[in-house]
Amino acid sequence: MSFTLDDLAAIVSARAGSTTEASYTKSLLDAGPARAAKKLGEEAVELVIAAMEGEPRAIVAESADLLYHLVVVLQQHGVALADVLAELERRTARSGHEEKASRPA
Ligand SMILES: N=c1c2ncn([C@@H]3O[C@H](COP(=O)(O)OP(=O)(O)OP(=O)(O)O)[C@@H](O)[C@H]3O)c2ncn1[C@@H]1O[C@H](COP(=O)(O)O)[C@@H](O)[C@H]1O
Repeated sequence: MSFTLDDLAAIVSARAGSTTEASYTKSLLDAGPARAAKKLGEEAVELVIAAMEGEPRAIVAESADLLYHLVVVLQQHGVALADVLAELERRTARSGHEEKASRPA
């Protein structure tokens, strides 16, 4: 499995500029920031419910919905996924966990 959030962000970015294909992503972006933010909130609540019920398959499905809608909201506001990851990296460095968090080469 090699699909990454970067791959998803690239697809969402391409859909944002698309004028030809029928696309849920495009329609969500065109509906404006409030619509995408509301969907993100709904997906977060659905993940909370799945987590409270403790059903792993539902948690996977709702996590996927949440990550997708997060990427859409980032795209809508021109925020790069790399900036979010850089923020996480800064926090990791600050907490002194950079060695544990570093991946093998
Ligand atoms: N990962 C996703 C993804 N996850 C969820 N969804 C869509 O998110 C929508 C909302 O999900 P809900 O369960 O809330 O459904 P709903 O209640 O009927 O939706 P609403 O009426 O509330 O909007 C559904 O239409 C799902 O298909 C996604 N749509 C697209 N992607 C990715 O985006 C790419 C481009 O998709 P299109 O923009 O459709 O071409 C796809 O190849 C995927 O990689």
